[in-house]
Amino acid sequence: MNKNNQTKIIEVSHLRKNFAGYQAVRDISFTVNQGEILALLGPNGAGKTTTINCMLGFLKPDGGEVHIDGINPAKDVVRARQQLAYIPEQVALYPKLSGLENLVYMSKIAGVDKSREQFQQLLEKVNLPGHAIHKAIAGYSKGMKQKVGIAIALAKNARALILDEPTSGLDPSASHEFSQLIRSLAGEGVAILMATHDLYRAQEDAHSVAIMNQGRLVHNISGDTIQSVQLESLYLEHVRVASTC
Ligand SMILES: Nc1ncnc2c1ncn2[C@@H]1O[C@H](COP(=O)(O)OP(=O)(O)OP(=O)(O)O)[C@@H](O)[C@H]1O
Repeated sequence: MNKNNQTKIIEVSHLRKNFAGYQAVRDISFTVNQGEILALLGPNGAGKTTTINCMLGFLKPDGGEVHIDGINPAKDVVRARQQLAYIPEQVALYPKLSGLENLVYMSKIAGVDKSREQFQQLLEKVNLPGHAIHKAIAGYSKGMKQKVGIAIALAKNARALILDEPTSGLDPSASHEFSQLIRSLAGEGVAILMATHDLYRAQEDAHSVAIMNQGRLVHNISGDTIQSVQLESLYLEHVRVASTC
């Protein structure tokens, strides 16, 4: 999967971020190619969200660089954000608007011009139940809100999709459905980074897995190796070893 000739969409190079002298991210580098899924693992406080916030341009790195499809969000946040879609753990949508109205509104803000029918087709594509399309988001489950989030990414034609804890709180069938959706997005060429504690989903879905601990990237695996390793043992080994250093 991880071929050298694939286009790099997400590039994180020697990234560093400090908070009041505390090194939350310490010189990490990784890439996510077109059509690949990278699972970013690590215990609470490892630095995953800080890394994502640098990718989204919410935080300015203290060292190193991030590029999203060649654009550095620290230098041109507007253009960088045009290339990516972000789905946080709790998808932020307008609770009183329907799924369709949210999709139309969010897409218009992002400058996407489509007909109402095309937006509706996107919600069908992500398998949002037909009865929910015109219902207020307030009555949606987490999985349904995520589907709207993924439809927003699709409408935007995002080159990169960043997900923070996408499967936490999802039941097994919603998690499975989510997995199918992101695999199909990757199949369409989107580069996907998901920060997760879900080792099962990481092992099932990711083309590469990066383990962070205490701001450092302590292990990286890709390709067929992911399926053959005991990911939980590997994770615990690296997190324990790094914690005692
Ligand atoms: N705005 C901030 N100000 C000060 N410290 C921060 C700030 N944001 C994060 N940190 C610290 O940086 C470290 C990394 O936090 P981060 O949220 O990136 O971890 P994480 O891997 O995403 O954890 P989790 O899995 O719990 O979401 C933590 O020690 C955290 O307390």
